[in-house]
Amino acid sequence: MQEILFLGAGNMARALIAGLVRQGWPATAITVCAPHAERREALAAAFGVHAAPAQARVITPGSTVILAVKPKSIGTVLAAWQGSLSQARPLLISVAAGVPVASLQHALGEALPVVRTMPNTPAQIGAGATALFASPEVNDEQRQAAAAILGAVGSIHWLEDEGLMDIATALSGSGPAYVLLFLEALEDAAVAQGLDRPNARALTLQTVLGTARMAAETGQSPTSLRHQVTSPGGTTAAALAVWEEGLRSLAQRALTAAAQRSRALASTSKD
Ligand SMILES: NC(=O)C1=CN([C@@H]2O[C@H](COP(=O)(O)OP(=O)(O)OC[C@H]3O[C@@H](n4cnc5c(N)ncnc54)[C@H](O)[C@@H]3O)[C@@H](O)[C@H]2O)C=CC1
Ligand SMILES: O=C(O)[C@@H]1CCC=N1
Repeated sequence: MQEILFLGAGNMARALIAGLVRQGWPATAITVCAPHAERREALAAAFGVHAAPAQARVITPGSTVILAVKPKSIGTVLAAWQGSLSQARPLLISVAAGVPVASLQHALGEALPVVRTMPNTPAQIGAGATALFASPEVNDEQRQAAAAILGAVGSIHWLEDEGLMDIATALSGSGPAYVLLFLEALEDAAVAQGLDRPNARALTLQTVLGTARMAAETGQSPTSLRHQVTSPGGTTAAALAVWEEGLRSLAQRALTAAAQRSRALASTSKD
């Protein structure tokens, strides 16, 4: 199994490591490097991976480096690792929102092979969704390596146009937060109308889970499945009339705002 070096020990590194180890990736083939001892040691304790202070490790040729720091930290981190990266020429997988391949290669001072990705946090239970874009320097073997790593923690979706990464980020990278906000809003609305919190949470969760599974497993379109729930003049129609007052335009505005922010994050990585 190939060696993976994570630069960064935050939420996304944790989700990917949890997912990889859960899916059987050997923990001893994974190392986490980050300046905050508490965070990297917590990952070592939770998953059995190696932890090391930033730059304490040399990069092994043939390994994969996963860049999992905030866009604004990228310049500093890549500058610090430039020597070892240039020597070992590993496959670099970036999970940073908004940061184009060209900016990463500019910060590296050379065109190393880069796979820019946008995973999401359900990766921690093997249910992630990741959009990927490969720079021209990435060979077939490296493409397969990236697919094996991200594919171990969920579904993978290659994009041929890097410009589409911003909308993929807005959809699936940030998407879990939208679904969670929806869960919160439904649960709170039921509680406000008298249902107890444990039942409200359990009914909400199973409704969203069951519906997503039904859509995935039947292969029927969301529109067709929705019509099956909606009796003319019934309860669903009454609620849908309210949702239709704003949900679709809110979805447009929310994804536009996230994609714009993704584009803007590119400039913070140059600070
Ligand atoms: N949280 C999410 O749902 C997703 C996040 N991402 C991307 O993942 C990246 C990380 O995000 P989060 O994990 O949420 O942030 P976070 O703030 O939880 O983690 C950032 C980590 O970077 C580390 N770090 C800072 N300076 C460093 C250095 N010099 N060397 C090594 N490590 C250093 C810190 O230890 C920290 O643990 C971001 O670029 C974000 O756009 C992508 C997809 C989803
Ligand atoms: O909020 C963010 O910027 C990151 C990228 C996608 C999900 N979280």
